[in-house]
Amino acid sequence: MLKSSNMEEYNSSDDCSAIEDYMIDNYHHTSPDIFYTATNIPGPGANTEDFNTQFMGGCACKEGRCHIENNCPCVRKYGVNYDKNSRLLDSKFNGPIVECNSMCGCNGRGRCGNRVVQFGPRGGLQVFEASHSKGFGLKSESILLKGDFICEYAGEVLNMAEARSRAKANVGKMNYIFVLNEHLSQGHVLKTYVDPTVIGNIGRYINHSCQPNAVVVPVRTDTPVPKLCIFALKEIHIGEEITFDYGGGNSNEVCSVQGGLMHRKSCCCGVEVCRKYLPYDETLF
Ligand SMILES: C[S@@+](CC[C@H](N)C(=O)[O-])C[C@H]1O[C@@H](n2cnc3c(N)ncnc32)[C@H](O)[C@@H]1O
Repeated sequence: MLKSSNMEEYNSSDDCSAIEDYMIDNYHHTSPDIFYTATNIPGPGANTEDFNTQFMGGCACKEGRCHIENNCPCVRKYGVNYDKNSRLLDSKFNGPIVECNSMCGCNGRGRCGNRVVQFGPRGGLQVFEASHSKGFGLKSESILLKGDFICEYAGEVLNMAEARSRAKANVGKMNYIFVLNEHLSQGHVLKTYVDPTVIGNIGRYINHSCQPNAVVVPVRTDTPVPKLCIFALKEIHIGEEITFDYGGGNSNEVCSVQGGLMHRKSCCCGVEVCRKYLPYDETLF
């Protein structure tokens, strides 16, 4: 249903940082009403400065894997994120993660152990018609192992007012808006609203399950704007539907906007421990 490349479509935003220059994303939408973006772009109300600000300086590592044993300053500051096969470490499933960036000396695929999500989604992802009236879903034509990066959940970044207005206007329809809640010190919560309803990437097709096989982890590369990155929580077989918990599961860091309390949507994930309703973020209603 998806495939083939059309890079012009993806590089349409001048606001995306230099790091996306070598991101490869060969997917596109079949519906002419939906526009593809490989990564988050500023939407109404977003702080555009955040998209043009460098999150941190770079390391001077010229080669090697930017691992702790190589004394990479990025890794020293934010910890080791991935194993030697670029799989997310168990200790990092709750995030947040910071990868090396375009200011670092270790530029380039395969030369740095601290870069994964910035190279784009995994190949072989397929949109298909999911069961139980869930609409479309996403599956993979190759086996995925625990910690494998699947894709970003990318779209327009909104402020709260715009997210709220869109969520309210959308009650009763499929909802794509996600709220990332990052818990900072002193009880502060940093909220990021991502809406791939009209401008989004391949991640927008992933359905919810109360017993998911994938999880969303916030990752920063060049800018302070977090990417909602989806990683395999366990082995995912060929053709098995990829799902994550819209309520964030254990980490409780993401939540989708599903209809508000009065219009809660029934969950059709079909697992024994199903919570019967899709999770939702009450702050938007
Ligand atoms: C982010 S979209 C997922 C992709 C969507 N299925 C599509 O066809 O484009 C979220 C919407 O999918 C549907 N959905 C996702 N998971 C579901 C589930 N477990 N049970 C019922 N509907 C689900 C709901 O309508 C929800 O608002």
